[in-house]
Amino acid sequence: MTSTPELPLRNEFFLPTNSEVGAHRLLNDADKPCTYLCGNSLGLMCKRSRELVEEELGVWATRGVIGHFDHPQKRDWVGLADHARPYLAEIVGANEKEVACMSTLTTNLHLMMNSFYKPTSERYKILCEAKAFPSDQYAFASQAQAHGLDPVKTVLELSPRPGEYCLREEDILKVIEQDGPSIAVVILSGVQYYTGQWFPMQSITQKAKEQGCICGWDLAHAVGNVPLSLHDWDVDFAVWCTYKYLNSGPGGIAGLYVHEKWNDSLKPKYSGWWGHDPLTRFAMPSQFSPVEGAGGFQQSNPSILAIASLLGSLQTFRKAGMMAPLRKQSILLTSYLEKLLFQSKYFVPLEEVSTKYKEGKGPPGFTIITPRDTKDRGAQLSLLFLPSGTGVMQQIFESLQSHGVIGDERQPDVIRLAPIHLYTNEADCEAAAQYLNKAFDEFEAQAS
Ligand SMILES: Cc1ncc(COP(=O)(O)O)c(C=O)c1O
Ligand SMILES: Nc1ccccc1C(=O)C[C@H](N)C(=O)O
Repeated sequence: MTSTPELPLRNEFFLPTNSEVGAHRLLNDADKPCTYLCGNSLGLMCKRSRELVEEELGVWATRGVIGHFDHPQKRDWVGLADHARPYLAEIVGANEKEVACMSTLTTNLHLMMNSFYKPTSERYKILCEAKAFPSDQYAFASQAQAHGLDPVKTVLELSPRPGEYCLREEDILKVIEQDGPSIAVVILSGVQYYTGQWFPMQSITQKAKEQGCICGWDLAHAVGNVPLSLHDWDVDFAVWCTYKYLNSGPGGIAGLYVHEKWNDSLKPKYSGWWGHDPLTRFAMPSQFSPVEGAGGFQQSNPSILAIASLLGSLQTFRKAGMMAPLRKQSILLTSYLEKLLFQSKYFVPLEEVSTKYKEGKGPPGFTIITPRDTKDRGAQLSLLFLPSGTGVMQQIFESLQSHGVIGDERQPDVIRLAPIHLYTNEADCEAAAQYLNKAFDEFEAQAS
């Protein structure tokens, strides 16, 4: 990957060391950074985030309630969420008024569904991908139930073809076309958490609109990972968390987007004082008068520490030039890791899996279920371990961890590895491939 200069931004992050993550087989390199490939689950902390959180703690310690309105760094807490909006708008491809920085992902998903999902006897289905992240599945089922509908008949799930792992664009579009008149909301994840597939968001949105459906997106794994143009694609609503690619810290504050075309006709259904016009908010009027756009959906005063942490990361994104250069770096890094994995003697091309592993038997190995085409994926590669259900994945996962390679396991058979454009380097990719091979060598030696 010699053509890619390492982004200097790695130094802007705290990289846990091998000893800190419990890499007990790397005692000689205990104080070196571990191989962190899990920013798709929890992004690392950037130095600016710690600085800003410490500043806010300082203001709280020295000013107490005064910090809401008179802040030494001009970040009055009453308006702090608005500081994040320009960055978020740019990252998701929207106008500032179309985004809000608030609450948490699943809560925002429910809020948006409450506003946009209005089932009728003809048009009532929720179209999503099969095996969506469980929180989304629970949300969709409970939304159906809240309207007195049977989730089994209401939630329509798109499954890959037999023997395949990812959805084909043509198949998704065909279902929307065929079932369009009965679909109320099309809501998929931008990037699928298990497979790492980046769905063709623009064409799905367009097809949904042609069919008169509402189109929303869960961008948990897409925001800060891949470039987005929600406004231009005519997406109705979107929700996301910020603790993955946006590095806001565990349980960080989330976001939502509502297309401005809804400003006149769609008013927040479950109002709270933070959605009220800030000019009169503290006059304590009894009548709710919402901020125009996504901001009107805010309910509570937000966590200042969570926003400060997010702002630190967003400022680091700005330093990197935002999504265009980061996406270039991401493509190079992920392709480099993929190339190294292809070179492994344990790698099995996806098309050979069904013949090589008949009836669940075959030599220990792995394949990659994430799409090969860079336009269909972000930073994540999902490695499927074979033969499935034999415990290979678990053993390899533990071995990787003992060598400081931090990915994550997703049952039943997947380990996800995500080189992150802001802080992963080539050496990380090389370490991951090297220790994966070593883990397999040891697994084989043990078995024989
Ligand atoms: C696609 C998706 N939806 C929902 C969630 C749940 O988010 P939260 O716990 O922040 O509500 C996650 C991650 O945890 C996710 O990846
Ligand atoms: N917030 C978490 C807290 C604990 C453990 C995992 C998470 C995740 O975010 C999981 C992630 N959504 C995933 O794609 O699997």
